[in-house]
Parts: sequence; structure tokens; C-alpha cells
Amino acid sequence: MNICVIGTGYVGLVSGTCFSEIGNKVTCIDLDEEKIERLKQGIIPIYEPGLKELVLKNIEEERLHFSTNLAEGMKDAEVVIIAVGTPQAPSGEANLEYVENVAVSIGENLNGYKVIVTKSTVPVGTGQRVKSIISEYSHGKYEFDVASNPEFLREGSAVYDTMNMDRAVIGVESKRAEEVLTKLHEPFNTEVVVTNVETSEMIKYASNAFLATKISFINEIANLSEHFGADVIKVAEGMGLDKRIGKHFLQAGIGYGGSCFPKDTSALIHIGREVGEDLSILKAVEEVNGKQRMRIADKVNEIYPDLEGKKLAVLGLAFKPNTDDMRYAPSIDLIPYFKNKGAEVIAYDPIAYENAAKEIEGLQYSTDLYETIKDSDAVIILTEWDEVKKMDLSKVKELVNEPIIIDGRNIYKLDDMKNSGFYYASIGRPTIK
Ligand SMILES: NC(=O)C1=CN([C@@H]2O[C@H](COP(=O)(O)OP(=O)(O)OC[C@H]3O[C@@H](n4cnc5c(N)ncnc54)[C@H](O)[C@@H]3O)[C@@H](O)[C@H]2O)C=CC1
Ligand SMILES: O=C(O)[C@H]1O[C@H](OP(=O)(O)OP(=O)(O)OC[C@H]2O[C@@H](n3ccc(=O)[nH]c3=O)[C@H](O)[C@@H]2O)[C@H](O)[C@@H](O)[C@@H]1O
Repeated sequence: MNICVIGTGYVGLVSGTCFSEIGNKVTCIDLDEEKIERLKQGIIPIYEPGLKELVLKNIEEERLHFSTNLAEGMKDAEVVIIAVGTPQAPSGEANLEYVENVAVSIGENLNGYKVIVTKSTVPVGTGQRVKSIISEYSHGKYEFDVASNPEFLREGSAVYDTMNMDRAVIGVESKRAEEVLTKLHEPFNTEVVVTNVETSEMIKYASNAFLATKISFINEIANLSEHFGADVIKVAEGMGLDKRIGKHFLQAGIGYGGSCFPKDTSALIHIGREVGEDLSILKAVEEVNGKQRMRIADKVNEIYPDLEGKKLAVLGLAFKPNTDDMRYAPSIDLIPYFKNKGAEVIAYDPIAYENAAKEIEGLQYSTDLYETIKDSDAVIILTEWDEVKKMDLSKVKELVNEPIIIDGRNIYKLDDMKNSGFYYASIGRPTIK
């Protein structure tokens, strides 16, 4: 199949590359000329495990192409996929300007029947909006179908998630579009849920909102557990073994970050408001999450009411491991907070330090874990990078000023920390003193 993917961000680049890997001819389009030039040379703008190898392989085998020319990409395409950003507008709703601009360009370049698929996360009803824009700008000259095919990949495991998807959701208005998109997904050997466009758009928001709800729920239980000496990791394990609950997304910590959960919960609340539905559960989810990252600050303040002259080693800048994405990362709030209170802060991250330096003014960082920790008065874990999980705690103890670890990601077992000589505070578990 010949496919044109518009937008080469996390979603467009990964799904375009994976569609080429399963045998399609894919042209990825972006407005950003420098990005496209670099992609043509196999230089990947984001850090995503396994992506570079797959891009290079498919360029080499001539299934994957990059261009800034939409007309060229669309010319022979049977499927055109919209994968541009839908960031949060100041009002909380999704900003659809990029999707609408792309719909105008698709309309102007339509040259025959195509299935126009929205993969970007968009409010329910956007498919119809895209359809009317394309009709207007193609002057009704050609037949086309609009469809919704939301993306469920996670950053940090995007290639794996796409090649091993749990399901594909296809929202269509015609049998013809259904056949094209079902065929496209056949090589993934996955369950395909076929619905109308609106249901498909709703499935995406509902999925992200539900996952965010699970996280805020377990974080509230964690905060409560701290008052009673209960251990939230065991609570989650005991709950999760019930198949109706499930064990995933019950890791308590400093709350969710990233480009999607914060903006998508906010967009869904806004969608509800517009039609007079008050999404009170989701509002509470946001409220809990907004406060959760500051639990770490409370735990540091408990040990050092005065941070003046203290050196803090912050481990992890990215919002989650295996990505260089800094969007809504806890470090963005916590590092300036500690610095404002007079602390000297040095941060470690194996990948995200350059992006972080753009977000956090005056950021001091190192890519050497033990160098970061040296002479610190407390080690604060914000991202559960493998390097941090595996660090040699006896070496850490020799290097630090004070053996104090404040762990926002619950990466160590309490039993291992009991006789370690560290003061170890984590989320939702008894503190070891
Ligand atoms: N990042 C993620 O993990 C996931 C994102 N999504 C959704 O997918 C969509 C895309 O997200 P990301 O890939 O993270 O976005 P991104 O911001 O990383 O990339 C968007 C790309 O689109 C390009 N673009 C914008 N307007 C264009 C136009 N008119 N023509 C051609 N290219 C254009 C930009 O230059 C940029 O390279 C969003 O709606 C997001 O909510 C869904 C699942 C996962
Ligand atoms: O729409 C999207 O963009 C994507 O959003 C999330 O993916 P992502 O944000 O990349 O990463 P997650 O692994 O979901 O983590 C999100 C945040 O939740 C936190 N989290 C996750 C799981 C958990 O149990 N506890 C927890 O605090 C992570 O630390 C991270 O800050 C969803 O998992 C994807 O299915 C979805 O496609």
C-alpha cells in the first residue's frame, strides 16, 4: 500500500516507519525542512529505542521516504495519515490549528479517492470538521473517506508498542475505508475494533483518561498509606492480581507527566464543559496529579527545613525513562523550587539533559551518575532510569555527604534498604531511618 504520513513527531515518525517495515511504501511529510533533511540522512530528531535502526533499514530498502512536498507525498497515496500535534491551548482545550491547516492542504492536493485518517488525538467531532474542510478545498472534485485511527504508543517504547499493538481502533464511515484500513493492519496480527469515527475519537480520550485515573487513584492510596505504615507497592500488588482491576498503571510516585495525559485529561474536561457535562472524576484526577510532585519537596523539607547551602543531587530529568521528552516533567517544577529555597542542585540524566537545559533556567547537569552524587546532602530520584535503578549503593554511600535518598519512583525494595545505612523515603511506604 502507498501511504503518506503528515507530521514526523513521535507518532508520525514511529508509525510511518513501522508501516514501512511491514511492507508499505511510506512518504513522511513535515513542514520543518531541517528535520526532513536530517531524516533523509537517517538523523533522528528524538530519542526512541530501536527507531534509528528501523528508519535506516527502511530508507535503504526504499520503502521509507521523507519530504516537505505534500503534493508529491499524496500523489500516489491510497491512505493519508494526519499525525500533527494537538497541543493544549491556554483555555485547556485541544488546539486544532495544525490539524485544520493540514486538512486545507489535503483538500488542495487531493487528486483522486483516498482514505484520510486522523491519527492525532482530537476532540470528538473533529473527523467531521476535517471532512468539511477537505470537501471545501477540493471543491468536491474527488471522492474521499475520512477515518479515525488513534495512536496508543508510549514514548520510550514506541516502536515496540506499534509493532506489538494490543489493538487497532478504526473509526470509519464506509465499507471501502474499513477494508483499506483493516488490510493495512493485517500484518500487525492484532485485534481490530471497527466503529464510527466519533466512537473511535472517544476511545482514545477515554483510554488516556482512564490510565491517568488509575495513576491518581493509586497515588491517593499511597498518600493515605503513609499515615498507617502500609506499603503501597504491596497494596497495588494485592489489588492488581484481581483480573478485574489489573496490575498495570498502579505504580505510585510523583504523578504523571509527558505530552499526553495532562493535555488529554484537560481537553476531555473541556469537551464535557462545552456540552454541559461536568467530568468531576477527571477534575479530581488532575487535582491529585497537580499536587503529587510536591510530595517530594515535602519529604526534603522534613529533613532540611532550611536548604540554604545544601547540595541536592537530582537523578532524572525526563518525564519517564528511555525518552528525552521534557514535557510536563516533574523536574521542571522541582529543580527551580529547590534552587529558590537556597539549595545547590546538580542533575543527572543520560539522555534528556539538552532538552532540559532549554526548560530549566541555569540547570547544572552531568551525564556521570557518580559525579552528580558526589558530596551531596541528599539524592533525589525523579526518573526511574535503569542506570539509577542499578547504581552501586555502597559506592553512593562513600561519595555523599549525607546518606539520604528521597525516591519519587519507589525503585528500591524496602527490605534491601533496611540495613543499608541510608535514610530512605519513598512514596506511600514507611520511611527507613
Ligand atoms: N507523543 C506521543 O507519545 C503520542 C502522541 N499522540 C498524539 O499524536 C499527535 C502528534 O503528537 P506528537 O507526535 O507527539 O507531536 P510532535 O509535536 O512531536 O510532532 C508534530 C509534527 O508535526 C509537524 N507539523 C505541524 N504542522 C504540519 C503541517 N501543516 N504539515 C506537515 N507537518 C506539520 C511538526 O513540524 C512536528 O514535526 C498529537 O495529537 C498527540 O496527542 C498519540 C499517542 C502518543
Ligand atoms: O496518548 C499518548 O500520548 C500516550 O500517553 C501515554 O503514554 P506516555 O505518556 O508516553 O507514557 P506512559 O508510560 O503512559 O507514562 C505517562 C506518565 O505516567 C507515569 N506513570 C505511569 C504508570 C504508572 O503506573 N504510574 C505512573 O506514575 C509515568 O511516570 C509518566 O510520567 C499512554 O500510555 C499511551 O497509551 C498513549 O498513546
